[in-house]
Amino acid sequence: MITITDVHKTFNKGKANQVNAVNGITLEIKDGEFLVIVGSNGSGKTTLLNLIAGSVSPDNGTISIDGNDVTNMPDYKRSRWIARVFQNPLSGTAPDLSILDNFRLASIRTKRKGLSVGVNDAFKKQVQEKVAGLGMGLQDKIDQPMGTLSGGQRQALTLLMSVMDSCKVLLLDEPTAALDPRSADVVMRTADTLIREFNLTAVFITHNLKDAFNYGTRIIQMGEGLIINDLSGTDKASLKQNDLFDWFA
Ligand SMILES: Nc1ncnc2c1ncn2[C@@H]1O[C@H](COP(=O)(O)OP(=O)(O)OP(=O)(O)O)[C@@H](O)[C@H]1O
Repeated sequence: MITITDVHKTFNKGKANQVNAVNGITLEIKDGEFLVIVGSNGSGKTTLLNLIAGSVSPDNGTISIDGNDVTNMPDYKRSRWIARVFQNPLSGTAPDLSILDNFRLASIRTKRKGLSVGVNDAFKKQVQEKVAGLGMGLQDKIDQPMGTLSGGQRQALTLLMSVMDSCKVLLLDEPTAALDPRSADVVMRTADTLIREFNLTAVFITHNLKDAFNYGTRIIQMGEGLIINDLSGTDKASLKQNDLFDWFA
């Protein structure tokens, strides 16, 4: 469970360009919840994600993960719980290394779920099996440099690498924004499957209202650094796509 209590974040405090990006947010994200965040530009979505990840520290308030107070814990220490996928498919993988070597690198970084660290044929076979599960035919290309793959293929592999470690929380910051509709669809379906398979707690920022409607167990809308709508369970399930458009009217 992620517990955020009365968190504030102001940038450029006391200067002419002061911005109150997060304005006193209290939010509990339950284990296994798939939270979608929508909101207009500058409403504080990425700042909230950065506060959870630890790449930004709050001015006030507290943040805890699984009962551990992480408010002042740097991001690299939180990475034992948290994996993150960014908008840019080039983030998160090494372009000159093969798919297999990228998995090796990731497996050294953390202890993998379902994969033993290795340089042998058994490791290669395990990676091929996992990659085959994506249904993109990439299992035959695992010796190919990552940089030769399409953005969608890289994002799907980045997702797979992120969730195979010991993380419990997956942060997705517009992971499909740079992809064509078909690749975006594959990446979102992959994310959804992996979140269920590994029972992850996921936070997904998107401007795509179709994805916000189709995915997740809970949806919040942010406005001016606050949560202005919050629907979960049957309320989220009975939400119509047009209702979501109305949130932005
Ligand atoms: N490091 C920073 N320094 C100064 N201002 C910042 C910083 N990060 C964010 N901001 C400002 O805080 C406000 C919230 O930004 P944030 O990126 O969280 O919004 P967002 O909802 O994710 O927007 P978008 O949908 O455009 O990505 C914006 O006005 C932004 O300019």
